[in-house]
Amino acid sequence: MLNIHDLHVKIGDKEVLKGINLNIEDGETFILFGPNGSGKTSLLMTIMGFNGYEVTAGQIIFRGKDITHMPTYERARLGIGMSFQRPPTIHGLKTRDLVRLCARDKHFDVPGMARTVNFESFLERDINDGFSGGEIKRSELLQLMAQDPYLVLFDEPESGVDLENMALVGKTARKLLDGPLEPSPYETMRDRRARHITSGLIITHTGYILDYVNADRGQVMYDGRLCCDAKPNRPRDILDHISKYGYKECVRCLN
Ligand SMILES: Nc1ncnc2c1ncn2[C@@H]1O[C@H](COP(=O)(O)OP(=O)(O)OP(=O)(O)O)[C@@H](O)[C@H]1O
Repeated sequence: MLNIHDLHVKIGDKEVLKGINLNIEDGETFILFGPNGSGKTSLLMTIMGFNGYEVTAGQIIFRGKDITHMPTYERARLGIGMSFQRPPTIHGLKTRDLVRLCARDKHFDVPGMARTVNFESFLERDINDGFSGGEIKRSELLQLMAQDPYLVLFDEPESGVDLENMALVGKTARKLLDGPLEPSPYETMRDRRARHITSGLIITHTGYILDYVNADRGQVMYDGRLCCDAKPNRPRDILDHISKYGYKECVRCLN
């Protein structure tokens, strides 16, 4: 799904990513940990192709296509979607209209899907205008459901979300990644995931999202580099390790 080779990125004069190598397989959910300012958001913003993130070396391949220098709208069209940590307010653009834009020419039952994330009463409001932390996340999830991307980038899905909303955010994220959850006597979890090839790249500090999604692998970003590639690199184990020993311990793997 996603192959990143030796990616170096600058913001202005500052090198924020210093040789990232990362492969995410079809249907795989990858978790990114790391201290504040280590470059996690920069990686997601670079994959999405936002201005200000200058790729000075390396390559990003998505579903076999080199997207390293492709504009953001083309990446979205190819099937990359992102939920932001702090998305901007857009005055003059109603939530309903943005959700329709995300769905492009597909039929998408906007009110019906909004109901699944308790968001029907927000559809006529301008995007993120006065939304609370939890409302922003639900709005982002609704846009992602409409887009239905192959690769979903989640930047701290827990941020600003209370525990009740966390369950809703977590279950919806899982549905986006694994497909509808209706149990079927004919299909195992493994079969369903093989059929539903959506992949995820999720940044988390707290790890709450791990209670909901099926996280396959993880790594730690430290000072613009990926490290702590211990095997097996199970996200839960990495989180426990960070809680016990701190991020600095991860740097040992770089030496
Ligand atoms: N627009 C910008 N101008 C200058 N420096 C920037 C800009 N955006 C990010 N940076 C710097 O890039 C580095 C990486 O930031 P980034 O947001 O990617 O970190 P992060 O790991 O996502 O942090 P956090 O966990 O706090 O969200 C930081 O030192 C940050 O100050």
